Amino acid sequence: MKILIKNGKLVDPANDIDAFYDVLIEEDKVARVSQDIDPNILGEGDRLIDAFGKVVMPGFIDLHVHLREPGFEYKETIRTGCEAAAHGGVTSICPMPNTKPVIDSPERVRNLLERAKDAPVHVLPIGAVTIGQEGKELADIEGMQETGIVALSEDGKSVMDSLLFRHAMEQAAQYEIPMFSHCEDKALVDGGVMNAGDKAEELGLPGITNAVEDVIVARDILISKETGAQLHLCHCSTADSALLVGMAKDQGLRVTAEVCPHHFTMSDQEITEDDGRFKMNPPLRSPKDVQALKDALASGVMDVISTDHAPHGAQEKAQSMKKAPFGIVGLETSFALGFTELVQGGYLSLAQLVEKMSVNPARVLGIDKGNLAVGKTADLVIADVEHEYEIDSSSFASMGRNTPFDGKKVTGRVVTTIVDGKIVYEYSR
Ligand SMILES: NC(=O)N[C@@H](CC(=O)O)C(=O)O
Ligand SMILES: [Zn+2]
Ligand SMILES: [Zn+2]
Repeated sequence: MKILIKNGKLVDPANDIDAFYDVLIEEDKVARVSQDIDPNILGEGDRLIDAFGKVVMPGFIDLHVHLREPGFEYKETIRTGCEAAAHGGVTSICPMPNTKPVIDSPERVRNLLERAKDAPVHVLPIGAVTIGQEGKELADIEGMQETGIVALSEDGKSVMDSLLFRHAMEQAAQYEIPMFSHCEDKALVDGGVMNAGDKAEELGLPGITNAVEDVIVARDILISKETGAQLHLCHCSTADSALLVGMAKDQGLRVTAEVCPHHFTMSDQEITEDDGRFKMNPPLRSPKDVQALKDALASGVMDVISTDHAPHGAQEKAQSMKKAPFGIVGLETSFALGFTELVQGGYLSLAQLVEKMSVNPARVLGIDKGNLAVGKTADLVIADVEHEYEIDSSSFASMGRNTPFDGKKVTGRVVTTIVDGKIVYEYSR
């Protein structure tokens, strides 16, 4: 089968393209990229997409997603999570291992891959660092790598035993597998549920200081420096995280870092009430931190935008922040928030946004994606960047509706998502 995408603006920064090009897809590959491809080459069963007024980009790669299967299917299943990805223009996702059971062995990686084999988007699993994420004994890192994990992560917490973490980093270096670090000093959290500061005081809620994150960011960078392991820092939320990542890069270390849309879109000052929808880890920070993250994305210190899509049940989130679980959904709002806050906000060009959402994530993983040259896999997304609308969580494909952005006015609508040359999502008004 062929798909011809005509009249769109192709934004393919891996090939330095930002211009009007038609794209022909044959089977699962990009077959031609050229200024005017004749639709008469199409036959029965082929598809012509008129992308006039739209942008055509490599599919987004989300390095940080929580699918709740196995174990928490009432929050999300592999199917619904992958459909949410398709709705968001995300063609590959890396699910974190904090399921029940934890993805901490080759058998469990195999089981996850088996469950995901008919999923509408690519599922690239991440293996836990320690058995059961208990922080006591290293998981079978080599075995999981042979079975197909793309990274290691203890996401949900940090490996607090620094020596054990160092041993994990030695293996990460040996088997050439990136370590995705969730940075949170467990003791320093001290029962905090939102950013420490005036707002937490006003709401009478216990605070999480910036150092909770920053001390582990510093530790992990230093351990990466000594072991040579590739380190990717998850959901950076503070000004000092950005400063430390910048220092690591100045030293030429193998360190990359991600920012989530909520952390560059909303500050703790916008938390209007004690509502579980505003609760995630790390928390919404001060306006000064938000500004520092936007600047770090613009300067290139921050490499990647990932969502940390973390669905939870409606009831568990409809509680005080003291009780609700940490996490918000993100797959279906990330492109619009990135476009609205960063492109319209003047921090990034659209091509740079595509770098953060597709090209750089592929580089972190060392995979041949995020690139629409002839012969590459046809994973792509078409979006209408003129379309203004209000975010409506009731329209989400995700089972999780836990977002603080319901009703927010944004610009940028994903209209078509193609994975392996197959249309997996089309927007219908
Ligand atoms: N980010 C969150 O607030 N929650 C994540 C865990 C995590 O990413 O640390 C979850 O699994 O719910
Ligand atoms: Zn985390
Ligand atoms: Zn996470």
